[in-house]
Parts: sequence; C-alpha cells; structure tokens
Amino acid sequence: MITCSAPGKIYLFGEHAVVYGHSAICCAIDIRTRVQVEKCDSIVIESVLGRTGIDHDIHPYVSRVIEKMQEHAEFKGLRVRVDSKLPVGSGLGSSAAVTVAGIQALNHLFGCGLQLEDIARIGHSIEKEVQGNASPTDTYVSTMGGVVMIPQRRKLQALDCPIVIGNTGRFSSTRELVANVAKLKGEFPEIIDPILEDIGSMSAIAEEYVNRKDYLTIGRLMNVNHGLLDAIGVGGPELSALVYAARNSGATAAKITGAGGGGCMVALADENSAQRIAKAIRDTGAEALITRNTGEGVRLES
Ligand SMILES: Nc1ncnc2c1ncn2[C@@H]1O[C@H](COP(=O)(O)OP(=O)(O)O)[C@@H](O)[C@H]1O
Ligand SMILES: C[C@@](O)(CCOP(=O)(O)O)CC(=O)O
Ligand SMILES: [Mg+2]
Repeated sequence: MITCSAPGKIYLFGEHAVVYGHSAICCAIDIRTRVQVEKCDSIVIESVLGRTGIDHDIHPYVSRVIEKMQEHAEFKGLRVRVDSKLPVGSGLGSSAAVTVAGIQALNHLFGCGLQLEDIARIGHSIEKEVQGNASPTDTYVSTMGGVVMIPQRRKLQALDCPIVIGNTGRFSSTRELVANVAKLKGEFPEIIDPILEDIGSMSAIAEEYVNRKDYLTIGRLMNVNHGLLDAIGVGGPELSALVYAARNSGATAAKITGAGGGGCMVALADENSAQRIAKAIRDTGAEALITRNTGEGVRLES
C-alpha cells in the first residue's frame, strides 16, 4: 500500500490570464490531499464524492489518472482512497492536488520511474482534458511546491508571511469559469485581451518584489489584480465582501484566488494581523483558514 500527498495552492497573480499564455505567480500552501493506492481485483475509487469504479462524471480526475497510468504500468485492479483537507471546487487547486498525488502514488506502487517533470506534464494533460482548457500552473506548483512563475517554470523566493483564506462555501467549477472568460473574450476581444495582458505584465513586474520579499508592493499589485478579475466577470458579491472585510482589518492584500465565481479569496497578512483578518472573514459568516507557503510538493507518505 502506498500513500502520496500533494499541496493545494493560491495565486498571487495571474489566474485566467495564464490560460492564454500570460505570466502567473502561484504559491503552494500547506493544505494537502492524500491518495492511498493498493493492488486489488477490480477498480474502486473512494472519496468524499462517493465510491465508484472508473467514472468520468463522479471521479473525472482520478479516473483519468488510472487510465493514463495504464500507459506506464500493467494492472487490472486497484483501490484508490482520497482524503483531502482542501475544499473541493474552491479555487485552491484540489483538482491538481488529487491528480498529482494520484499519479505519484501509482508511480511508486508500480515502479514506473516517472520523474517530477513527468508527473507535472501528465497532470497538466489530465487538467486540460477535464477542464477543456487549462494552464500548467496548478499541477506544476502542486508537484514542485514553493512559489513558481508560469509559463517560465521558475522557482521564486518562498513567501514568508501568513496566508489567510476566506471560503464563500459556494462550489464553483473551474471548467465553467474558464469557459465564461473564453466567451467574454470571444465577444469583446478589444476589451478583454488587454486586461489579460495587463494581468500578465503585473506578474512579470511582481516577480522582482516577490524575490525581494517586499510584501507591501506585492499587496498593492494583488489588489489591482483583484479588480481586473472582477472586470472579467469572475468576481461576485460574496467574494468582494470577504476581500473588503480582509482589507479593512489590516490585510496587506486581498484578492480572489483560482477560478472565482464562488470559492475562495486570499489575503496576505503579517504575524500580528492574521488572526484579526480571519475573524473579520468569519464574522461575515464565511469560513477562514490560516496557512503558509510550503516548499514541499508531491511526496511519499509511507
Ligand atoms: N477529494 C477529492 N476526491 C475526489 N475528487 C476530487 C477531490 N478534490 C477535487 N476533486 C476533483 O476536482 C474537481 C474540482 O476541481 P476544480 O473545478 O478545478 O476546482 P478546484 O481545483 O479549485 O478545487 C472535483 O469536482 C473533483 O472532480
Ligand atoms: C482559472 C485558472 O487559471 C486556475 C484555476 O484554479 P482552480 O481550479 O480554481 O483551483 C485555470 C488554469 O490555470 O488552468
Ligand atoms: Mg482545479
């Protein structure tokens, strides 16, 4: 029996724009998904979503992981158990974490000899299939950990400050949000294309401030990024309420993270303000988590 885990992530900059090749800066967080695998007679997938065999409706990611890994190993039966601390469909990269941890667990179980770069690449191909269109960001950062710049796949300095996450509790499907942005972009390219380019430029400019650990400047730019995400239609009243609650209680930055629509926002805090920001978020009726950047990507647990 093998267990592997992989981390979720928050975006400092660049979600959605990165789907069109613009730059993004993404940060692995210390909230993980565990996938346990063992050989057995038939294929069984167990998770919070239910107990199935290969099932592309209920378990699209895990089913594709199993199918893809059949190209690297010969097996008929398999039991896969998923145990995740990441909220599902909330912008924290639960889809990438379950995919990456699943690939690595099967890699170990069958001795396939895949390297981290292979895992990130296979993970990205699965995200593309399920999501319709997907950037390599979530699967790359979940595999490698740390803070990464995409599409360059460059590691940046670790983020040392507390990260506060506010969860609206509303499920939002990344596939749907990515399709909504594509539709708006198709209808009004003269308006939406420059916004996506601006988001990419912001990531490129912010790289230097991330490496200098200048959290005040990073924060000012993240706040601008939030406005641009709102402009392309992936914001909403619940997310904005949490963003302003966080800013009003001392957050250095507060923005949507991930696909948006519902899901989560992220705030950067300092050691003194993190609890206060989390409380302000909880006072609106939403859930709050305090976490940190992790340098550890996918790993073997047992
Ligand atoms: N714990 C889990 N067990 C099984 N599948 C999961 C789990 N977490 C996430 N998934 C898969 O990922 C999908 C959500 O991915 P997505 O819409 O990209 O949102 P996000 O990645 O922001 O959480 C779920 O619908 C499910 O298919
Ligand atoms: C919107 C997007 O940029 C990030 C989606 O992240 P999440 O699935 O909401 O955690 C899509 C992508 O990069 O593939
Ligand atoms: Mg996802």
